[in-house]
Amino acid sequence: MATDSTGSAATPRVLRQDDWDKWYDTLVRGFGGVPEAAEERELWNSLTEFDRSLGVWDGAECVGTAGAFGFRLTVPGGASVPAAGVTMVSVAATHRRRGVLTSMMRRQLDDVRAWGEPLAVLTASEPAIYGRFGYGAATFHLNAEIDTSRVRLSSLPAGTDEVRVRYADPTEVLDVCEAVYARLVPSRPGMLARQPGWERLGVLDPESGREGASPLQCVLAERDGETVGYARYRVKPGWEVAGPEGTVMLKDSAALDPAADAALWRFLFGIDLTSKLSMYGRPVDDAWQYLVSDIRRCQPRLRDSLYVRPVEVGAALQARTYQAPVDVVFEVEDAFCPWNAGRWRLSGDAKGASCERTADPADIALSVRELGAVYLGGVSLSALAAAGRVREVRRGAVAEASLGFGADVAPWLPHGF
Ligand SMILES: CC(=O)SCCNC(=O)CCNC(=O)[C@H](O)C(C)(C)COP(=O)(O)OP(=O)(O)OC[C@H]1O[C@@H](n2cnc3c(N)ncnc32)[C@H](O)[C@@H]1OP(=O)(O)O
Repeated sequence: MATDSTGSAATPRVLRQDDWDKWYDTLVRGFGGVPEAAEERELWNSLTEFDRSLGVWDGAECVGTAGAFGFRLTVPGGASVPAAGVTMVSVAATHRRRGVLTSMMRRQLDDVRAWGEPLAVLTASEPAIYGRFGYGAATFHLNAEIDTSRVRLSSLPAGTDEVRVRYADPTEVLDVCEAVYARLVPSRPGMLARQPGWERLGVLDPESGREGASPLQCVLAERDGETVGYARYRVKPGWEVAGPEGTVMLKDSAALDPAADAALWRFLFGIDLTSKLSMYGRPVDDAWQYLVSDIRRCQPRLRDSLYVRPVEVGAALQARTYQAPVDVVFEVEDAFCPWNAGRWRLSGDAKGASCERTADPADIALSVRELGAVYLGGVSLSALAAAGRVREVRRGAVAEASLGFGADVAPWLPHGF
């Protein structure tokens, strides 16, 4: 139970406009206390959804913060599903481990349910925090540091030479880049339909965030005058005894087809005076991996990215489709949101699904956290069963369901929040 300094219960309450500065200062201090640049702070202020944000107060002092953006998330099959994007979570170090986070998670998940949103999602500062609240790691992303002095791109797709790459001012071409991004959103589970204002995150470029590199640069990929891709990056020059060793630091890129994508990679691999291309937060099936001469010298590394929490199990499971027919009864354990606990029959295929309560015997037993982990198709039910985290009750049920839950495109969260 959260308590204030007098020992009485401290209840999360909805954020008011004039709370924001104190509330946000608590959050910044919770993350170490390094002040953000004015433009960054201003952006997060403008994106804060006040009536979906919570604070815990000890007298006049803010000791707990949590928000929940109103996102729409692409799920397997392409539907855009309401999802609460849990964010800005912190508890003052003076009040830690007294249940303040737990009280905020309690209130927040009750609210999300009342708002009718079947999913809650987040990225975690530490993976150990959110499992107890029913969040499972559902997507992973790829980081890499490519030695572009040694690694070559080969077998580029037909049409790569027809794509023109040209410099553009990142802010001036923001709308064109957003249009490319928006066309990609339905095609990959985990992507977020960017609401107005969120496009500014892509060009946020405070000097404090550059780590000695250049301001943000942007190139557009064009074919027949149409924009078919973009890349935004910085260059960090490096001058070593043996010669120039600059680094291209990719922020993001997107392309509508393989040739446009390859043209952008060829550009990024070939910038003069650089010998390294570093990238963070790419899809695990990013195409460049299949074009390089030496994947080992690219140093690919995986990291957990989006955590998914089914808030309404039935609504969540029937919002997506299944790439192979599935007809299984899940016995779901959910101590934190008991309205989900019990047996659910999921019947679905590539066209649609239904998920209803049932009294039929269970085929598969698992907790809501595992259901969240497999929800976007990036983690397999079979793998969790092999780890002992999913229990097969009816022989063959895990293999059948695992196939159906899979996705032919790796799910991916395009940016943090
Ligand atoms: C979506 C996001 O915004 S992610 C950002 C999360 N915020 C941060 O990392 C900022 C720095 N950390 C903090 O502000 C706090 O330590 C928080 C928010 C992580 C935890 O807040 P607290 O109020 O201390 O958590 P609370 O007391 O409710 O703990 C609940 C349980 O989680 C456990 N727990 C809390 N934090 C952690 C952690 N970092 N690692 C592992 N376990 C944790 C507690 O031990 C407790 O376990 P128990 O029920 O078995 O006793």
